[in-house]
Amino acid sequence: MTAPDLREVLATAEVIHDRATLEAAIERMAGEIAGEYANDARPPLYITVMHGGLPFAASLAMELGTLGIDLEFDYLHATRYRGQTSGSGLAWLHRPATPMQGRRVLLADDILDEGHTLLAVKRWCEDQGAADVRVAVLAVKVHDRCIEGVCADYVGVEVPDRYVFGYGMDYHEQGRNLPAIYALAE
Ligand SMILES: O=P(O)(O)OC[C@H]1O[C@H](OP(=O)(O)OP(=O)(O)O)[C@H](O)[C@@H]1O
Ligand SMILES: Nc1nc2[nH]cnc2c(=O)[nH]1
Repeated sequence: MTAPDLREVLATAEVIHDRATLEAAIERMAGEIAGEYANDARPPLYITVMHGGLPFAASLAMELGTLGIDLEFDYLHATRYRGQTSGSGLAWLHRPATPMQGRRVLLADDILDEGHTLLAVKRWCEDQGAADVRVAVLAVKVHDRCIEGVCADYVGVEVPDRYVFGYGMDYHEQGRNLPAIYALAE
């Protein structure tokens, strides 16, 4: 299937959060997170959830670095949308290689929507023996379909119950490097 033309989609899409708002939210999150890890003897294992988490994780990492918090990087790729606008079964494309036994893990992802991805990823980290697993997400989608017991420890912004893209999030694998969050026209 040919992907819809991103320029045409953008012409009718709505900006939900602009770049300045997102950067301010990430700076605020870094302040919250820094307090949690400031006295640890070892840096947290900082896991980017690819692909969508990449821009957010990079920005947040730089803000944490500015506050003097060191991070050990790794990444994972688990996807359940696969370029579509509704989710299905979770597919693991890459698991982190760094041993987690006894480590504090901080997961960075772009969006918490129905929660299936973060639940599975968090459980997997716990099964690997992580001492503590925390979750930072740039955006939380506001609706009542999130599975019970899943929540993020650190949240940047809320987004409405619409398909959103930009700042890491794709629309048919396009638009991930847009510096704002957009929602498809209703
Ligand atoms: O809360 P959920 O309903 O599970 O959705 C959230 C997940 O969906 C997106 O990933 P996606 O499957 O699109 O993979 P991608 O990051 O590679 O685009 C996003 O990056 C989250 O990881
Ligand atoms: N791009 C994108 N990915 C998602 N994954 C879960 N919800 C969303 C969404 O609204 N947009």
